[in-house]
Amino acid sequence: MVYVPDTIFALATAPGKAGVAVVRVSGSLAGHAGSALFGKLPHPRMASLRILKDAAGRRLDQALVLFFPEKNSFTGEEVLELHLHGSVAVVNAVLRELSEMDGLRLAEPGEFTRRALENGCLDLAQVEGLADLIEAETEAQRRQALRVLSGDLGDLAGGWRSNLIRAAALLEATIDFADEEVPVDVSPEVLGLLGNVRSELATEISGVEAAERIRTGFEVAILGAPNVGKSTLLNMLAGREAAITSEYAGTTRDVIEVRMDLNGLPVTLLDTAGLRETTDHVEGIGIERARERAKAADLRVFLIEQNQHPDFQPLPGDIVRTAKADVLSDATDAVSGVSGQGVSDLVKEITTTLSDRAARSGIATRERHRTAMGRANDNLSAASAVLDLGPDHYEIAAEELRSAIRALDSIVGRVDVENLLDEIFSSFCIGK
Ligand SMILES: Nc1nc2c(ncn2[C@@H]2O[C@H](COP(=O)(O)OP(=O)(O)OP(=O)(O)O)[C@@H](O)[C@H]2O)c(=O)[nH]1
Ligand SMILES: [Mg+2]
Repeated sequence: MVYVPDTIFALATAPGKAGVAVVRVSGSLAGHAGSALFGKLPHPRMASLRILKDAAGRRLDQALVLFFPEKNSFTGEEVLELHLHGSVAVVNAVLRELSEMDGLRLAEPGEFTRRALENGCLDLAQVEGLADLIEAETEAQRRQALRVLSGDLGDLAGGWRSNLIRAAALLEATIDFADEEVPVDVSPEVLGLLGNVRSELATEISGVEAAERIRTGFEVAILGAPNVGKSTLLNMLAGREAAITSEYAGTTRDVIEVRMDLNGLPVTLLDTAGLRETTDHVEGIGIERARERAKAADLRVFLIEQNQHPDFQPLPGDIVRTAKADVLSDATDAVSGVSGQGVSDLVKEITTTLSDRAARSGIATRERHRTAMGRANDNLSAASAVLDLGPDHYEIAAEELRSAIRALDSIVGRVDVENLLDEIFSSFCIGK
């Protein structure tokens, strides 16, 4: 017997009041469900206005409905979309009606996307791109996620794959005809193919860190002595009173985080406890935290009192500003969280520094991609090394190439990914 998956349904839009709420139904009974709700199905992919009714013939809503036949939908299955009035009561009534139909059930989180993957409508990297696009809050995140969702990573890996398959075929041909006279030495061509793939892999591997930052956000820590004006500056940058400020030195104890969108880049600003020697136990813990978070941050902004020597060492690329620009006679390289002097210049410097780092990102976006590419790269460097030892070693080189291809295949989910699926889909919500 052929296994037929359940037909699933869920609210695809955010819950709550809205102009429109979309309920999606996917599976072999999607068309049936539509007929039961509003009679004859509309033409495929043509919007049609219908009255939805329950089994007893009572009106549920007036809705725009769309029907997508099998193979021509997001999931690859029959899909029905009901564009309802965005009311909690309407959505609940329609979901209740669907749940009472035989063979239909509420979808699990990410189940629509999972079916799209299983039916070959998306590859695994595209699924990750879709998850990132749904999470995207800034322009840089949107652009990056859309690239992955469009299949750019799959295309890149596909290109490497074809080159490696050609290289493996050349070696296999030499191995098969080992006893005969081999007219050409294939190793220069094979080495050329491997060299190209390896240099592209190296570029992509080095870009993952920047891409990860774009996905999860850059951290920028504000540091300096107590009372120098760190929290006041944070509040000015955030545009709200995120941190308590006062004339008492040692006001801030915990690390305070503010999420911001700086020119399309996701940034978490960290306000920290003022750095100084202290005998106060709690303040000491705060200072320790400040140092740890500052060390791990992508960028540090040091605020210093004029004519004072800071007792910290900025790292290359860190930003140093004199505090309280508004009360200084010479306000060069100074900033004030009270008057706003120098703030736009500071934001510009933070943005430029982080944009330069973001620009190093390639198409691969995750640690998972980096690990797979790293494994492939190791296999290719092993293959290149044994090729130099002559045709007796081509068998080993070919095996390394096959391993490299397997590693690259795992990026798009062609192999070895069953155990990954639950982890990847755990970030999805119901209706996606
Ligand atoms: N004139 C002037 N006063 C400032 C400025 N920034 C902060 N202050 C004042 O300096 C005092 C300390 O400000 P905070 O922002 O709390 O300083 P902080 O660096 O966060 O201090 P801690 O949390 O104790 O480390 C407050 O009285 C602020 O009003 C500034 O740019 N100009
Ligand atoms: Mg403070």
